[in-house]
Amino acid sequence: MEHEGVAPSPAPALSVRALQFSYPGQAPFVADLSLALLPGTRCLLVGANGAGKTTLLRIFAGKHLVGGKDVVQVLGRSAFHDTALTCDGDLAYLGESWNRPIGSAGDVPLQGDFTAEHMIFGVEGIDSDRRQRLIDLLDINLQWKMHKVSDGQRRRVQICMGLLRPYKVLLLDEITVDLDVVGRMDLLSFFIEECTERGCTIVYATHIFDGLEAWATHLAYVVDGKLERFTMASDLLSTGDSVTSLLNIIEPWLRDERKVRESRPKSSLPVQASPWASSRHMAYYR
Ligand SMILES: Nc1ncnc2c1ncn2[C@@H]1O[C@H](COP(=O)(O)OP(=O)(O)OP(=O)(O)O)[C@@H](O)[C@H]1O
Repeated sequence: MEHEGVAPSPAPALSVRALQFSYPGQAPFVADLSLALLPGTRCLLVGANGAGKTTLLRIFAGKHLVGGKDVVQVLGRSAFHDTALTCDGDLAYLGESWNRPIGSAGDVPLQGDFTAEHMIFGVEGIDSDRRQRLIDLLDINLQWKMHKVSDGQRRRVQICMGLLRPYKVLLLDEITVDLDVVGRMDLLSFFIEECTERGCTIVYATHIFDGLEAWATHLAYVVDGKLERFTMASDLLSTGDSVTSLLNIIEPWLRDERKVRESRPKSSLPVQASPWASSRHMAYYR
């Protein structure tokens, strides 16, 4: 029942309910993970190597079938089943691969003998002001030949193409690693603008915490597929009058985690599940 004068809370842009996930033939990796991000959130996803950041981002991007339609929802729609989410550009995922997704035709490699112009202008139905803004922001020379550019230059083109459509939910898997400092900081500022002006929601997995103190609204820390902490960044970063750095906060977590891992008897390390493991945890890929 709605009460007069009380504004209803906005629906989450990303909602995850009791998520379970296993890679085929392996023991359950993610068990009972729940999370809700409201529009405008910029959530940093942090954790040690192998903690599950990429796995979670790929699940949020609808690349794995996990349980029912309500387990992972983006903008109230099933991330896996509602393929229009990605095709229309509402949901964007930018990860490691040097490919340009072109809907049902699959992926086009970003390393062929094409110019940056060919790649960027090959994406149809794009607002020309937004396209030019991104080309300027990412300092892209349209004459770059994709098979002759540096990793950072190729990455700029990849990011540009991934951001051409005005997404509502953006999933970023450590995409700034090859960018120079100016390129990275300008891109991070652009993301803040996208969230404040268009109400976008961003989840960003990274190991580079420099300059992110004022960027993140939330922090999600994963350990072995488990959401160990989920908190507002401001609660972590300001202790009284002083503001501490993200590195100062996260490094001790990771060191403690490593100590716990090292102190475990070897027999308690995760084991391979039998190939007949419960079908409840089985994954389907796209
Ligand atoms: N395709 C796969 N098949 C089986 N296991 C996988 C697969 N991909 C990842 N894993 C395992 O899942 C776990 C989580 O991997 P994931 O790539 O999600 O971690 P991550 O937190 O992104 O790590 P990093 O910080 O190193 O990128 C790891 O133990 C990894 O070995």
